[in-house]
Amino acid sequence: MPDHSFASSQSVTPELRQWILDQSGAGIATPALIEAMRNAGWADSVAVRAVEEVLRAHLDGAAQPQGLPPAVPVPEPDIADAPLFIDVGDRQVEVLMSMAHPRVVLFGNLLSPEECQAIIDAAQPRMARSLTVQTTTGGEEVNADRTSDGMFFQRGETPVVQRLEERIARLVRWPIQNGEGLQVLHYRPGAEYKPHYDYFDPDQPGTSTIVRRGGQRVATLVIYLNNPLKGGGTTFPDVPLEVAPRQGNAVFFSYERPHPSTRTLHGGASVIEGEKWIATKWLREREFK
Ligand SMILES: O=C(O)CCC(=O)C(=O)O
Ligand SMILES: [Fe+2]
Repeated sequence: MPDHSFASSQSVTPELRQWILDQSGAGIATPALIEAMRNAGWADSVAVRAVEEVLRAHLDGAAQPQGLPPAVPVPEPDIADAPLFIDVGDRQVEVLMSMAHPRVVLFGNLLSPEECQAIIDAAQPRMARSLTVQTTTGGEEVNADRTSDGMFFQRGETPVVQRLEERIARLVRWPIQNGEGLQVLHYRPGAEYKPHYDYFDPDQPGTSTIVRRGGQRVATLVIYLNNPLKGGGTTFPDVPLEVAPRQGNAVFFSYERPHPSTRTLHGGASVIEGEKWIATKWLREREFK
């Protein structure tokens, strides 16, 4: 392997890049690559970063020929140094769980019980059987996979909605303007939302119309507004993972390309007892006007 003295600093040289790709191509696992670099005098942190960078760039470059859409930047909370709380201006949001792939982060204390109730109260008079975006035409339709009632707020429509949107923008470091209007969903016992992806399927003819407004969806925040008694978790069948729907908590997930390789298939499990109220914030690539 190239000695670290090849480079004046410990940066990724072309020789090192090629060596990593050759070893990886020959089936050498990442820990063994890093161990070999360490033995050749590379600092551990540099070795880990170099291997990650080189393999990721290689995979991204290889993505197109295989038919994968290119990766785009996505929202991401500032949790690299594992903070227990994130200051969102007027509140300390708890970081309760995180997972790399799919990218999922569970937050606590995003909303107070009073704020949750205020959102339910404002939404209640406007609830109707949920429509989903119809990707064949770009219109909307009643969908048997989604047996909840729902409504959309305009961005900033009420003071609590505005405050929530400002918190979310700081929490996941994404412009408030890139967010769709907040959606509120209400599930009665037996209601569910079957597993689906939130991005728009690039192969559907209606998608080009939908993404003209703000680009693709790149992340979702599902916010729990009450406590169901049984059932109603948010499930990620590819992991598999089930997030309990606790009032004031929120589950965040992001998807850097509109593709199942993100493992962001998810759904709302059937409510068994009690009711479930959530607010969903979808984040787009660009300003959603
Ligand atoms: O009900 C849930 O927990 C998930 C909701 C969801 O997937 C969505 O609103 O897109
Ligand atoms: Fe969803």
